[in-house]
Amino acid sequence: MEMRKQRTGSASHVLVLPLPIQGHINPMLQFSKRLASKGLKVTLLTPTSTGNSMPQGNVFSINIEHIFDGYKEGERAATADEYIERFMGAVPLSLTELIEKYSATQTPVKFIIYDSILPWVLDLAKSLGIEGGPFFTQTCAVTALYYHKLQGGALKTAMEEKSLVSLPSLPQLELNDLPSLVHGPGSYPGVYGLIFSQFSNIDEASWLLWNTFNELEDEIVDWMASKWPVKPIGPTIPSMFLDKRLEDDKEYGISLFNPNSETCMKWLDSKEPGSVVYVSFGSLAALTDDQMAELAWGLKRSNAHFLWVVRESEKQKVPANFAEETAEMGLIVTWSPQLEVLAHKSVGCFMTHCGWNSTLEALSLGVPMVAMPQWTDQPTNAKFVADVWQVGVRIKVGENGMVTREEIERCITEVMMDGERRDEIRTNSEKWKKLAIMAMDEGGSSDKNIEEFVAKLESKQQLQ
Ligand SMILES: O=c1ccn([C@@H]2O[C@H](COP(=O)(O)OP(=O)(O)O[C@H]3O[C@H](CO)[C@@H](O)[C@H](O)[C@H]3O)[C@@H](O)[C@H]2O)c(=O)[nH]1
Repeated sequence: MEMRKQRTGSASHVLVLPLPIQGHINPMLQFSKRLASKGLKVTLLTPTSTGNSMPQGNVFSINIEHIFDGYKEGERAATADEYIERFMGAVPLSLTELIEKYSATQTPVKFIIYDSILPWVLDLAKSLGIEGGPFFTQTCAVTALYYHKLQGGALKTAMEEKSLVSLPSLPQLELNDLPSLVHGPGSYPGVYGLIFSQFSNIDEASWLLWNTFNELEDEIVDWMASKWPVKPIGPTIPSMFLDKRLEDDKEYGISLFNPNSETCMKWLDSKEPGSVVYVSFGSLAALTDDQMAELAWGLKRSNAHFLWVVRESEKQKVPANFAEETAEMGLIVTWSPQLEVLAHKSVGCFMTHCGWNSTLEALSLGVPMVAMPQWTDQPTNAKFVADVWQVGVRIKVGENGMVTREEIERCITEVMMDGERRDEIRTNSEKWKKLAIMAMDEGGSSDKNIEEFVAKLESKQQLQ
């Protein structure tokens, strides 16, 4: 067990600013805890709109502080685009005030780690004499594809010709393996703008921190590192699920949703090992009514036990009689303690939208996947799950954009039922689990990068 390093009064102070969505808060919070365990003072900024769902003050060895994002405590935006607009209007000023407040203390801010889709933070930091670096919550491969999209070239040609995509250090890709926003903004112009802004000042950043690990994406990490100071520091999963060096790091600890923990765990305890399909589409995805119905009946057809997360906002899409008809087989909850669920011996398979956190969590805990991607980076993650890491199967989408109940049944059966394919997937899952733990353990590739980052910050402090 690693001892937490003693923090002195003069420890370098790092600010961390994620976008307030669960899939961005979790990895940046976890990275903050790691930095604190290595002796840095870390302040994680959480927007006022998240209200009481975020703890404040000194928690998990870091400091958590509200920052005004244009919304009163607990006030919610109507749409993502509206939120982005108001956030952009308010946060630059709130952040400047916060940095100035700290500059008059014993622990002025030395470095700002910002969500990679908020690159303007770097310009602001530099104008105040502070260095900074983006934190990427998506894979290196996905970021490389966004980069190629901006460059035009081979990706543009392949998209025009509707041919296979061949790019340096990436596997050959079909058009439906690309991140959805590469095809255009669709009805998300705000999100599209944020995604492609990631490169606006990337050459100015002194560190590019990444929630991935070298072994997982070695070729593309090397290719990206030939252009920028890329540092994989993941998987950013609570230590007790990985290297177990930080005894009190057992859960993320901040949730915008209320998990039905006891219900989930009791129900899982009552099931046979490896018999349950855990189904979750993360914090944002919204399936159509028809797709939800197909998913529901597909789960029933699979004959496996299922634990299905259907967020409150999606509940009305579940067919009316479904819960009663399947009461013997399944449990539907509005949010789960996902890591605990994935670590439970009864879970044999994770049916996922392939959000990057969910994918990395399953990979790190050795849980085989059925990949049913929806948008943004998820199709590319699904491609890697099925064909590169080979830790699951990817669902085939029909001509009309729908996934049928038969296809859902087929994929679950392939991953869960006895057979060669299941055994291959299980063996690969075990392999990646070991590699993920090694990357974060003492001397592992990500651990070394974190140590190097901390040493750089501390040495700068001494030089002054
Ligand atoms: O019942 C649940 C469901 C999810 N989670 C957690 O919530 C997070 C969800 O993150 P993720 O799997 O990445 O999905 P999204 O919430 O959809 O994340 C957004 O952000 C990710 C990181 O950029 C992207 O990869 C996704 O495509 C994007 O939708 C994970 O840590 C899960 O463990 C729970 O704790 N309980």
